[in-house]
Amino acid sequence: MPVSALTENLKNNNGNVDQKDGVTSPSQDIPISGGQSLTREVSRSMHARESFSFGTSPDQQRHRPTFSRPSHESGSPHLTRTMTGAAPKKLQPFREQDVKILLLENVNKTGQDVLREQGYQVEALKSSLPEDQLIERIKDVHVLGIRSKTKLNSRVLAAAKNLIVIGCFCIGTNQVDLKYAADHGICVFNSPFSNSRSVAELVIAEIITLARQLGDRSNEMHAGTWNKVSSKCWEVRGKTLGIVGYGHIGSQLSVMTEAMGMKVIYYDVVNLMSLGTAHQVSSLDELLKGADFITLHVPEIPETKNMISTAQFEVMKTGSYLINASRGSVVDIPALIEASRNGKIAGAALDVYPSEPAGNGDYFNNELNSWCEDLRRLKNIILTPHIGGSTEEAQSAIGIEVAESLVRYVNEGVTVGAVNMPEVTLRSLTMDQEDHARVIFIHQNVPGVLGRVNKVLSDHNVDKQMSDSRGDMAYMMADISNVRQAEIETLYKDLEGLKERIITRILY
Ligand SMILES: NC(=O)C1=CN([C@@H]2O[C@H](COP(=O)(O)OP(=O)(O)OC[C@H]3O[C@@H](n4cnc5c(N)ncnc54)[C@H](O)[C@@H]3O)[C@@H](O)[C@H]2O)C=CC1
Ligand SMILES: O=C(O)CCC(=O)C(=O)O
Repeated sequence: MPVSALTENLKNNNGNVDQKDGVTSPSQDIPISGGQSLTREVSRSMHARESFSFGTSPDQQRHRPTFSRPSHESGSPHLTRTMTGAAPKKLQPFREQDVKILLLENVNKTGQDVLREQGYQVEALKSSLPEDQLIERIKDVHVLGIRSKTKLNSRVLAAAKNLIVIGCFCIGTNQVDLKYAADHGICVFNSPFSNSRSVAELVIAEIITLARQLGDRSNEMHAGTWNKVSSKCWEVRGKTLGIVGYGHIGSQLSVMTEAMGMKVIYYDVVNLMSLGTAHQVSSLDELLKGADFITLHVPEIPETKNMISTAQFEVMKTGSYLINASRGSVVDIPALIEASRNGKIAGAALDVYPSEPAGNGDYFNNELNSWCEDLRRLKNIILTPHIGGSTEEAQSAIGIEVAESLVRYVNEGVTVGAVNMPEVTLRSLTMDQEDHARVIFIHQNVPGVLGRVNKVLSDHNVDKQMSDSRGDMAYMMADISNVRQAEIETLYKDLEGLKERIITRILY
């Protein structure tokens, strides 16, 4: 049962309320005196339990609470102004040069800059890495940045002993074992809509390109052949577009294609408000029967695996077109090859594939997928190398957005925007709060933990505290005051001693 507790304790009101356990424990202020220098540490339990489910509803993302951020040029991505007007204090969990970051798959320079400005050690590679190399490279990194290709399964994540956070510099997070990450206290962020417009614009281009057979005509001209034809070439005006998945991308397309004179029908598992004159249909089959162009914009989840296969091609109108810029697993490609060969579909555009090469210059051949060469030989087939989100605008925005989420998490422990953890935040500590510390305790979601945590904290004033849970794990953040430096080490060790702990972090 999810539990959420937010406690604001003023100095004269020292009760620490633990809503989950119904425990109230006292706390008291302790005078400040000089102490030994602090170590900034993170540790994790390898014994986290595993039984977690993640919602796949896009609404979770679409209506995710947002917050305003100062521009990244300010170099200080704090969430809010402080209530006292005092400047926010920059907390850091490690000595800056100790935070090691590995970025794969050519993460945009904007993101690299945000991270380097923090003084972190950033290594950026242009491509993804094969599993064994990845395991070797991530052993000591604290932060990992990837895009859609790097597969972070439990074997890979188990090797990353220092990892506290992953940034997916893209929309999709299907490449990460989110449950394993959450159970081991590794927070995952993505960018839920910064490349949506770019994908929608690519699909617009593909609709017209397919309708006019532009790919084939262009290839013929490149091969030196003039072939002026109008047979089976169409205007898109008046044709019906069927959108499967009416989320960020699908709904953008709805508006854009209506402006080109197309009729729009869509199918989604969620009941959604139609934009313009679009019409939601009640089944995938109804959409397939009614559409001239079908475009797929669903996430990769078990329910969408091979959602377009032989049976669905049979239902589609003869001479219709299929576009897939979602995930390669959504279309059964051998069935598509057959539907193209037997004339059921008049063309297709694919941007994504079940297996994709690691980097530029790699081959797209039968070693990668057994059917690649058959696919390449089809008529009126547009094949693009997963470029839906590959525009300057999208990559630059994603770089900043995800990098700022990573900085906030590393420096302040804020999980707002995380895809696999409860969203927890506290207002920033301020420069006038000298002897304060922020305690983060990621733990198994079982009864009694908050009572024990607050007992450990009870010699200090808990100024503010928030705890929330998701599945089997929970995240507690507390700002405590009147903390002597020497006491932080003891606090840290005491929290580490609690058997339910997954990760303890103390920021100051
Ligand atoms: N080609 C590329 O470069 C890119 C590909 N993508 C892919 O596109 C997908 C969609 O992106 P967004 O529109 O931003 O996602 P979104 O989360 O905003 O929308 C997805 C929609 O699919 C619906 N849906 C889920 N399961 C369904 C099912 N079984 N049948 C029908 N509808 C279902 C959801 O209810 C939701 O409305 C992403 O998950 C990602 O995999 C995203 C960005 C770039
Ligand atoms: O551009 C990329 O690397 C991946 C785009 C994508 O598929 C996504 O954002 O989910």
